Amino acid sequence: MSGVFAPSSRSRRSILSSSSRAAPQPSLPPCRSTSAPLTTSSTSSSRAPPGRKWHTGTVPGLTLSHFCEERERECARESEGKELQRGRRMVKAYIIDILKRSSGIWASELVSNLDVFWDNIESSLSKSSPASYFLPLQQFLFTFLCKVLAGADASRDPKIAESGHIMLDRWLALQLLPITSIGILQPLEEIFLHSFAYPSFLVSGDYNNLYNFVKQQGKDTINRGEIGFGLTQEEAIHNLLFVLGFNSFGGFTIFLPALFGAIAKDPALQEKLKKEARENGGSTLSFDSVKEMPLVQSVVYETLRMSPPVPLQFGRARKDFRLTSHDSVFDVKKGELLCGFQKIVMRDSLIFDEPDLFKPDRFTEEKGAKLLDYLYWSNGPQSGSPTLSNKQCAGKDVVTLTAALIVAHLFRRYDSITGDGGSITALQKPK
Ligand code: HEM
Repeated sequence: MSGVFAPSSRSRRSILSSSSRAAPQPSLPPCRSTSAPLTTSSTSSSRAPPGRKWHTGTVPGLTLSHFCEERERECARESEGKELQRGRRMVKAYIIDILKRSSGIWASELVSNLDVFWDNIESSLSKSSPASYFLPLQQFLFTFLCKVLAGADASRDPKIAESGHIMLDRWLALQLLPITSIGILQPLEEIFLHSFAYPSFLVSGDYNNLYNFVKQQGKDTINRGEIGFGLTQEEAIHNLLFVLGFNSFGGFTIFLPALFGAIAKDPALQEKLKKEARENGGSTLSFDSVKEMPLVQSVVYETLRMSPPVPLQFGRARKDFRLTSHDSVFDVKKGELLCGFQKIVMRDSLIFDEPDLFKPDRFTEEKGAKLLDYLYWSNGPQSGSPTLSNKQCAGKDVVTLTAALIVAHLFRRYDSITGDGGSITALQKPK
């Protein structure tokens, strides 16, 4: 967590979970093998921030040997933390490499899989209306993401082609259930659903099927993880599956219905999107095409602002730093836990006019471009870049470009869409 949130005073209570007003703790002394009672030196007060005092005197019940043990434990935690950090960076570098390598096929794979998706919806609509698009959308996402991220063709494994997305759903549900609010009678939900982690054997069959599929069909991508990034085969497969299933499949499964819902309810907006998508971007859709479609992009950004798919982030401060908001400065101490809640941050009335209103063109033109500094859905500003030393989503650009391409493709194929965030009642083809 690197201070990516600059909350307004209105929102700061929900952003910072540990107050800077908490009494500072004495720093740990170097290890010494003595059991003399622990006293914190008054000289350390010279290191206290202005206006603050360190505690002085004996800390009840603690001796230096207690403190040495605690220091050793902290050293162990720190070295374990460093090891984890190294691993995290390695995996992020691997994922960024995958995204670079797949950029050549991303748009064409997207378009061809979208055609299959819309053909399915049309066929469902011809039988009955409304047509729920949740499962066809997931099937499309699964096939598409396997190809562009793992280089794996789902159609080569009939069981996976048919139900790979359902296997992912079950695997995700088991991980998310302990933290998902489903609104049944409290305290039953807390007691029976949120009090323990579910045993992994419940989904190990699904996980193993997906694991073996990626191992068989994604050999080149796995090799790249082993040779280029020093991962073991198991680490490469597991992390690839995690990014594919949790980050990408899970993220788009939440985001795209919100995007379709926002568009479907506004016929006037659809007219404008149709015009822009057909008049710009050349005959074949690519990432460059959507860069010529500012309204399409703005609608994508506005959906992410109003309905961020992953609204909560937690992080522990790696060092002391100051976090500033519009009118306050907070001292954050190393080790403190911070929580960022995007739904408040991205509705800051000092930044966004009428923050609770969905304004499709909010992010267009020069004024709109400046607002990208405050669009945080990816755990960092939309104007920033994911790197190995920050925690911003590695898929930040590919997510918004993919969503914009989906909108452009929709309005090249149809004149209008009627429905909501869960189902489609009509698709009007150009006459
Ligand atoms: C709509 C889709 C997506 C959403 C909403 C989303 C959102 C996020 C968010 C909020 C985080 C920060 C999580 C945290 O630290 O608490 C994150 C991290 C990450 N995302 Fe995404 N993501 C999406 C798609 C993708 C895609 C397509 C990829 C890559 C193929 C990806 C790769 C990653 C990685 C590797 C991280 C970890 C970054 C780090 O810890 O440094 N995400 N994502």
